[in-house]
Amino acid sequence: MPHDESPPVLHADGLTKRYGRRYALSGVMLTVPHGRIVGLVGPNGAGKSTLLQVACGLIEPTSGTLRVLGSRPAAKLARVGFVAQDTPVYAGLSVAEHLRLGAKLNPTWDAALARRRIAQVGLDPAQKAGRMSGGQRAQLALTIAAAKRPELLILDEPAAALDPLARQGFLRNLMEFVAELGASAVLSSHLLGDIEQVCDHVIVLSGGRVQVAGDVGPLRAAHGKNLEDLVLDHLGRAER
Ligand SMILES: Nc1ncnc2c1ncn2[C@@H]1O[C@H](COP(=O)(O)OP(=O)(O)OP(=O)(O)O)[C@@H](O)[C@H]1O
Repeated sequence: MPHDESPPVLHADGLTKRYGRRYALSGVMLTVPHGRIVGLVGPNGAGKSTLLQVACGLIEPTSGTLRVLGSRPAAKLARVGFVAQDTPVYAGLSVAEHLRLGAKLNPTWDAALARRRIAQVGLDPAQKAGRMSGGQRAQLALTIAAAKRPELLILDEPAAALDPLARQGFLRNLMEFVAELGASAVLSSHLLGDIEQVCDHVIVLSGGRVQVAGDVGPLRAAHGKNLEDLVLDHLGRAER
């Protein structure tokens, strides 16, 4: 369980990622305290997926550093659960087979948590992932990531494929889950309403740079605006 002396969940110092001449991230400075549900927002191409992929150790920065739970990302993979943008699951495997595979691959696997959650969200253990809806696949991917009992859950547009009702359920579930795990979570989304509903910390990225970042309560109080107006304001400013 994290305590007050825990290192920041994410700490970026001059984090830069360049593809050819294009900067996906440019000198990002960032500190995210533990225990937060963090919303990462910004327009298409802002660098959100790139930041999350660096955090998961999938890609290396061009320069600068990103510390995850106080260490280099690759050192903390067992303590980080990642759900990539397309909620990757194996089409030919059933729900139960996914859980068996997860148990084999992850030393910290919590089989009881996985089974309970599968029942809670109404997934049939015998059903193959290839025959499930986008929303059901998202729920399965989240369950697999969470059953590792990670300290940090990273989700790249986790609810994008879901209809509004399914999204509500998914986000409510995510909040309960993060609380139960005593974890932190970072999720990217284009849906500011979703971010407002579940996140207590926000990072606004645009053009590979952080436009504004911080706990939602103090940001709202300082700007006298709701989160949506605040984000749109900063994005508008970044474009000018
Ligand atoms: N593998 C790659 N090769 C070349 N350029 C890339 C690569 N990945 C990302 N980029 C570029 O880096 C920039 C940031 O992309 P990224 O996917 O991080 O944005 P994003 O904020 O996640 O966008 P979206 O909301 O559309 O998913 C974009 O200009 C993109 O074209």
